[in-house]
Amino acid sequence: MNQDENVIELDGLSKSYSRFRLEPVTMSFKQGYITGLVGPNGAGKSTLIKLIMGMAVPSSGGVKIFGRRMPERELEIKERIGYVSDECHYYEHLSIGAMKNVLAPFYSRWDEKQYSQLLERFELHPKSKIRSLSKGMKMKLSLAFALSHHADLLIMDEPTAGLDPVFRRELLDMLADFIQDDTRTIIFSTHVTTDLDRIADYIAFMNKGSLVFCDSKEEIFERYALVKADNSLLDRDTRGALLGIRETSVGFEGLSADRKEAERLFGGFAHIETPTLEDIMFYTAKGRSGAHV
Ligand SMILES: Nc1ncnc2c1ncn2[C@@H]1O[C@H](COP(=O)(O)OP(=O)(O)OP(=O)(O)O)[C@@H](O)[C@H]1O
Repeated sequence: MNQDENVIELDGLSKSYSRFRLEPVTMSFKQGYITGLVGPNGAGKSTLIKLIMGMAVPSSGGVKIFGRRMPERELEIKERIGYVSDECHYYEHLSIGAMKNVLAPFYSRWDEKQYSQLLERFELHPKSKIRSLSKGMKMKLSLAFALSHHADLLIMDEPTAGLDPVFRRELLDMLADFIQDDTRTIIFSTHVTTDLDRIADYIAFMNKGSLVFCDSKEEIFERYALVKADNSLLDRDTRGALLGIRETSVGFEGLSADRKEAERLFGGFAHIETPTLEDIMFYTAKGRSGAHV
């Protein structure tokens, strides 16, 4: 598989729950890159990851990983995936060592030396019972398992949740190391846009059950604009050109998904800046009705 080949291909993947629908998602994840999946609470990030991992049954559509179809080729596909989640999927009554003995035989490339080094680095003891671990320690254990079988693909649901700021940064550095070998690929979900600023190449943004975009960070920052100006510039046309608006008594701030159009409309009467990922998430989630402060 060459770089720029698709490691994961989603074709109209959707899921309906009684009170939530993930609208059909068609997208691909390229080999050699880190994609961050971001969006507000309840946007559907975990649902999408569970569908990719075969942990939930899609209502429609399909998933291909490494060019092979899920769930038919699940076992051989999963051998090459390191999966990390903020939900604990291990047997709580077992010790770390006993859980490792259950998991390791599933991986032909299990690396005992690497695993021992990671346990030591994460200050985890093989004799500790899983139920006695804190949330952050469980996350570290999940990472140790995921990074000990020479996975080609890491899929992580909120891997930085429950981690202190020091380890959080260490984890991001470890992920940057992992991706150095550009045959590898990482997908992770997060609420924390600074995690993405630091390491993501691509950003997939989800809102209310839909994938809003999946583009490279550069493309996103070129396309979006944050407009700051006097309230007198707000009329039907200008409001219509903004995805989200926040008005105050002194002026407004709004997000445009088309920088050129924003420059044409607001010209020299507004400050036009490059938004942060957090701005994009905030205004897209809030919409035009916006926040009045
Ligand atoms: N098994 C399920 N049965 C019914 N509804 C579900 C189930 N799993 C998820 N949902 C619903 O799907 C919606 C999306 O949840 P999901 O966990 O995918 O969001 P998320 O973007 O990961 O959110 P967060 O950032 O809060 O973790 C929520 O409204 C949730 O209640």
